[in-house]
Amino acid sequence: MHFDEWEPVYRAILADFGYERAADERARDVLREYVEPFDLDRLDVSGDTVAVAGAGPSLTGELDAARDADAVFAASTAADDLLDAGVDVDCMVTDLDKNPETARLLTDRGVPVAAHAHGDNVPAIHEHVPTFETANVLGTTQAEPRPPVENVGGFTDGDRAAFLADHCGAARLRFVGWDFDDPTLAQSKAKKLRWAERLLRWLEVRRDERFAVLDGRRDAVDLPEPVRPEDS
Ligand SMILES: Nc1ncnc2c1ncn2[C@@H]1O[C@H](COP(=O)(O)OP(=O)(O)OP(=O)(O)O)[C@@H](O)[C@H]1O
Ligand SMILES: Nc1nc2c(c(=O)[nH]1)N=C(CO)CN2
Repeated sequence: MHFDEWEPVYRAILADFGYERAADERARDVLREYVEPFDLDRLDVSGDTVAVAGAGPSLTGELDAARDADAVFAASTAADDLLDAGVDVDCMVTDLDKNPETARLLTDRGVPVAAHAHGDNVPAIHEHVPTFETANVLGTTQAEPRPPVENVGGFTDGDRAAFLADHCGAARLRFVGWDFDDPTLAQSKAKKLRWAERLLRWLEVRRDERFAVLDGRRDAVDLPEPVRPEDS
């Protein structure tokens, strides 16, 4: 996805959460100091079924679906559960707030990690990104991209993993470890997950695909307002 398509939805997210765009841009510019250009062809998943792993409690029961996929893009702590179960991770997507040691381990092993900068994680960028093997770090932003920091769409770690897989040519996306109605989530986290759900709905429409994780939910999920058809 190009930033022109993402930007109206990004504006809606900023407005809903009260985030400052300038803060996201400052974070992006901090990350730029630590990362190198990353060749996205390294994540080429053309023709592949990609498992997009979220960090919900269902993940432990869905490991086989991840194992059977051609590639696995894992959000945040989902990477830990997968690695513990012996499932290879092809890319980890993180905003560095939970398990930077896993990101470091993966980059040391040559596995790409998409490290995200936003207005609320600047200290984590300074602390952790310089400790990673930078050749294996893809710097990302939700604001306007500035090389080498990229933006292929998405907001939470999990939906960014899906947008990245889409950008890299995935033929099919399979979602494991996604629990939209997880009652254990704090209100702020639940609100982020509602956005993740809207963004996945947008992605499936764009891709002309049906994500099973949205079955039974579509009637209650609005597309983000800026990309909602006028007659809906
Ligand atoms: N029930 C769930 N609990 C947590 N994450 C879930 C769940 N279902 C799906 N996910 C996806 O897995 C990802 C796990 O990442 P993580 O818990 O670190 O969240 P995050 O995006 O960094 O948000 P936060 O800033 O709230 O930590 C989420 O971003 C979300 O997209
Ligand atoms: N400014 C800002 N941006 C975000 C935040 C956040 O807490 N603040 N959390 C996210 C979830 O991964 C993604 N983006």
